[in-house]
Amino acid sequence: MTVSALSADPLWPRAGSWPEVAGEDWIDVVLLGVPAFRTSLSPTGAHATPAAVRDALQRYSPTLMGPPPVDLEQALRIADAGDIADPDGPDGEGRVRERVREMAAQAGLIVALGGDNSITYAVAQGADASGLITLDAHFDLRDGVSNGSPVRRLVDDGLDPQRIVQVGIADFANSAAYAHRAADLGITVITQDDLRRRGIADVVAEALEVAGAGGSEVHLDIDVDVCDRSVAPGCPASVPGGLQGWELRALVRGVASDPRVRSADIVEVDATADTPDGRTVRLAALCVLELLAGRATT
Ligand SMILES: N=CN[C@@H](CCC(=O)O)C(=O)O
Repeated sequence: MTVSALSADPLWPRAGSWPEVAGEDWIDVVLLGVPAFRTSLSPTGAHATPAAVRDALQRYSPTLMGPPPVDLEQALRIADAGDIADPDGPDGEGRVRERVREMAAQAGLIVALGGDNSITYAVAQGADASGLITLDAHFDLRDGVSNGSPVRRLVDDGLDPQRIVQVGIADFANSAAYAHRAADLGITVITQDDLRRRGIADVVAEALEVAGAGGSEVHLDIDVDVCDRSVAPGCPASVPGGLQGWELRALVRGVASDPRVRSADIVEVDATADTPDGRTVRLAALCVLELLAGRATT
């Protein structure tokens, strides 16, 4: 059955197809496509992903089960700001920063749909974030400009490493050099083993306390490659043994329920390599809905 056939039931509304941003009225959540892909270390078709996620949203309802059930599209004002054209490179990053800055004045939460993980740099800067939480298997502290370096670039530009929390760092997916770099900077690192031992609620509480200290704006970077490769085959760098889909979704909802979280990105999904059944794009779409769910419960 196609998504359009599923949409035929008037008693079963589908998520997505949100109106364009028009005028200057306040918006609770705005979607913004940032299809960067040119500096990815692994070749990727991540520029195809914003459109694919918008399509995949139609598979789901915007409804939390409660009880009572809550239609998030009734509870929140949601808009779609379209895609940033050619967001790679210094000019592209400038456009991302500028658009996110404009949206931050009008929206409670900006959801940037990547694209590869390089977008975290410009989106967090545009949102004027002074705290950062990453849900990611990798440190992203590499030298140079790529999907493996946004956290190092943010720190180089003045983001306080004491306000950075990295959740889901995986064994066999990072080097000792970058683990030492994170430790030397004073970044709070919560590995996948730590997460499993401590539980999601405890980790979310610490992440928000550290990143949100002082009541400042927090950016949430959702790199779907933190998930198990069976869950996220469309992420070039996902690892067998990673998080389950429900774990990522619970982390996203928990973090997004804090009003200090004003921006988020969903990255590293290559919609063109998402075999066998588009499950990574579906998970990314569910992360969008989890961000809405979190926002509705702030
Ligand atoms: N956020 C992802 N970072 C990975 C990217 C690797 C890849 O593209 O294969 C990293 O730095 O290792």
